Amino acid sequence: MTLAPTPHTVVLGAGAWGTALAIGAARHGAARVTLWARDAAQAATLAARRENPRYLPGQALPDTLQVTSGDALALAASADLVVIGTPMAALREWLTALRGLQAPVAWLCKGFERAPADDQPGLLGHEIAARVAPALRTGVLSGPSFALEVARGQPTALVAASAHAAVRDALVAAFHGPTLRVYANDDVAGVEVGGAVKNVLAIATGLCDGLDLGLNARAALITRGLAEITRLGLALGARPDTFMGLSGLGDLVLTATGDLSRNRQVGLLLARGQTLEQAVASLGHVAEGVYSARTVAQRARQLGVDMPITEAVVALLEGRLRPAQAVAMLMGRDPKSEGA
Ligand SMILES: NC(=O)c1ccc[n+]([C@@H]2O[C@H](COP(=O)([O-])OP(=O)(O)OC[C@H]3O[C@@H](n4cnc5c(N)ncnc54)[C@H](O)[C@@H]3O)[C@@H](O)[C@H]2O)c1
Ligand SMILES: O=P(O)(O)OC[C@H](O)CO
Repeated sequence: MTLAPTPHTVVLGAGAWGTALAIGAARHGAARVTLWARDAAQAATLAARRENPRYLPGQALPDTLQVTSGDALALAASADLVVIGTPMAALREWLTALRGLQAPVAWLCKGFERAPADDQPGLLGHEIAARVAPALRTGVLSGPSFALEVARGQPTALVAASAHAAVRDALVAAFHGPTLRVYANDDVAGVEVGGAVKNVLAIATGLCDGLDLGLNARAALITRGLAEITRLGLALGARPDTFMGLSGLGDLVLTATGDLSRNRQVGLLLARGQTLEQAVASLGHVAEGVYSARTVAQRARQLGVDMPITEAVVALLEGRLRPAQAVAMLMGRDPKSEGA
């Protein structure tokens, strides 16, 4: 089925991913696309140079892509689809601000919110939306996708997840095209858990590769990591088949093995002896796994879900374990059956 192009798509947030998807939509999806940057000077630079030199240097913005830093809420009110392209930390504030909109609203962030306290869980995007904007028709665009490759027009497949058919359709109509395939899925919890937890596991595989533990070790981490994602997802109401799809296995393989991943880079830098602060500062982009890891472990504990790799990453990030100790901890666990 071919859907008519979305008339006007607004992307809020001009980082790497918001910019890449705005480029993608302007190339072959929505009829009109506006990219909103919160910083007026950044918006002026993008509009004048027709590129985003800080976040996607060298990638040309299509002539039809409009850039602004004007009134975001007025802009969103004029849109047929609003896409929030900020880090997870800003999602709550944007969903709250947009809660009266009629148009579908989707986010690109992959993560859990930071837990406000030990006894208060950090939330996934759809859980935040249910609390702060229950009437809004929302969804999430996820799947294995490095911004640079999407901006270059390299073939990519994404997942548009929502409980609302209208939101799934709007996302497909805005972004699907010759180089971007967008599959629909109504398992929002499954898609969000995959996108959030793979970031934590990519830190683990970055560490593994940085420490030269070998390809066997990396394959073991990816596979047992997928088991962790699946256990947590099922406990949060997801469907098992989602974890074998693009937002599960697909994104885990990409992020855990691809050096364009910022989360994987954090692991590689920690293995080289950098502190977490140094590693995060040297990236210049958000690495959501750093902020989500503790929440993932906390949610898992509350649900009685065993996530030993995630627990090891949290202990490393908090400085409670050295890399060699984390390896010893994971390898020293009691034998168990693979399906348990
Ligand atoms: N970069 C990728 O390849 C990629 C791919 C898929 C998903 N994602 C996800 O998309 C999200 C954004 O990632 P990114 O790579 O674009 O990050 P980034 O670090 O490149 O850019 C983040 C952008 O968000 C803006 N921002 C921060 N707080 C804001 C706020 N309160 N209001 C408006 N704008 C705000 C920043 O100014 C910056 O422009 C993350 O959750 C990430 O996991 C990224
Ligand atoms: O660079 P990362 O680690 O945030 O990963 C980017 C995307 O989520 C990959 O799908």
